[in-house]
Amino acid sequence: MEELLRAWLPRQRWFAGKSSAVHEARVREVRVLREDDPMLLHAFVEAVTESASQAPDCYHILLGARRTLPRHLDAARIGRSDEYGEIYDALHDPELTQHLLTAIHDDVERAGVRFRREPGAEFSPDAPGRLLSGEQSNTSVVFGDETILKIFRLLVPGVNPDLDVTRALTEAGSPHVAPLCGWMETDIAGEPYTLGILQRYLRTGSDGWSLALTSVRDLFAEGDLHAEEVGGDFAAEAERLGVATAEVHRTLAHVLPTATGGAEFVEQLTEAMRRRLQAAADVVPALAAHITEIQQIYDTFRRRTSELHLQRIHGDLHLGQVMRTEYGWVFFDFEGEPGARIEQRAALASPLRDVAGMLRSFDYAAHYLLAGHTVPPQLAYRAAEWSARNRAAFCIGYAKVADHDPREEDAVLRAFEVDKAVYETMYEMKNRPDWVGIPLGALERLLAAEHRGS
Ligand SMILES: Nc1ncnc2c1ncn2[C@@H]1O[C@H](COP(=O)(O)OP(=O)(O)O)[C@@H](O)[C@H]1O
Ligand SMILES: O=P(O)(O)O[C@H]1O[C@H](CO)[C@@H](O[C@H]2O[C@H](CO)[C@@H](O)[C@H](O)[C@H]2O)[C@H](O)[C@H]1O
Repeated sequence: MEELLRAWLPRQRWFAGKSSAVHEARVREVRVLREDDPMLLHAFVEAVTESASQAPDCYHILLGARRTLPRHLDAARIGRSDEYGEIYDALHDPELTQHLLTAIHDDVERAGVRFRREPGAEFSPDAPGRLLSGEQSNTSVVFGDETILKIFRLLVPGVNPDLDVTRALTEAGSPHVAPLCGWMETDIAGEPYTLGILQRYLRTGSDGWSLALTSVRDLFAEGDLHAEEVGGDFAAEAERLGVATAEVHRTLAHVLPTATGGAEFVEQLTEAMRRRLQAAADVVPALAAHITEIQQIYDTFRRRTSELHLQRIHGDLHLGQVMRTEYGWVFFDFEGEPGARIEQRAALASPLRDVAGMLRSFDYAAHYLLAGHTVPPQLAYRAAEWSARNRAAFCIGYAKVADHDPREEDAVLRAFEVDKAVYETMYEMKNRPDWVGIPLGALERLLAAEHRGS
């Protein structure tokens, strides 16, 4: 089975090691969640890549096993194992995903995996499941347009903040979260792991990334019009998103702990950003040319910042994490940056980190359609205009709820945006190497803006 998984893992969208070859897939444990044919297995697999200095990443894989594979599961096939027969990705098999939903509904424990239902959550245990396809770091299955189960792939020990924060917002009655319905968890070598979460499915929502791209496309199609003149202008939505972001921050500050980070915190944060830059430069050689300038931005942040308000935040906020429904903007995926340790992701942080993430995302959307092409100056200008307009609208919306406009804290915001773009270069290199030019281009623009003093 290990040989089969070694070949299969790197082909998965959620596999975070695409920039290095997988030497070995070590199955740390397999548990049988269902014994009949089709079998359902829970596997915890370590991927040993060529960078031997790093601890191997651990992945959570739900495997189906059958004596023979029906045609409709061909695309999910992993291969033939001596021990289990035909093995395949169980999340493609409605018969097996149904089993997971029923287990959560019935609040049972199987082979050490605890399936839990959120108190009071009502949903149908036998709604049919369908796999979502998309640019995801995890894998989601939608059940009858009623609930959505996200299976976490890259596992780190600890309670996943997506569960904690979604629960806190659900219990606070926030309109900006899809209510929590249940979760799956286990213990491995004495450490707790969150394996998946079940939430209400927002059937009528559209995700922010697609909406933003539609608006950018619209602008590009109208070469002579300005962003505010085209029908697909996004600024009113960007402003509402700013309002909603500030409301989520306000609720989180109300129901979960807050703190103030002083000089020592600022110093540690600067150090952490420097370390991240170094780690990224090891993976993304093109960063080397910018290291000195980036460090100067971090130094300015350290010198100018005496303290920061700290609280629980989203941790990896971008347009792909928000959805526009008829009732307003809803946020999901509170798990922070995938791959980071749980303590880091659940740590109190400045809400300006989320603001920076969203500002980066407007810039990502503006430049995504142009990536990899020779760009005529007219389109480059339009992209910059769309980005600036929506970034400003977002901050205006945020300021309506918070007692300050995030742009007033320019040294903090600049440093957080640069740090996010550095993270993105590393994320793209590992996950979507063809996209790495997008955050690299953004860094060049951010550094050029710093030179111009804007
Ligand atoms: N509650 C929900 N209702 C409807 N769609 C959802 C819901 N939660 C997530 N999605 C969709 O699934 C996609 C991936 O969700 P996300 O939580 O960001 O997963 P990942 O961690 O894998 O990136 C989102 O972009 C959104 O389109
Ligand atoms: O999987 P997650 O949604 O938790 O986040 C990771 O993947 C994101 C991509 O899906 C990545 O976001 C980057 O690309 C987005 C467009 O696909 C863009 O909107 C974001 O601004 C950009 O950061 C995210 O960084 C990563 O953690």
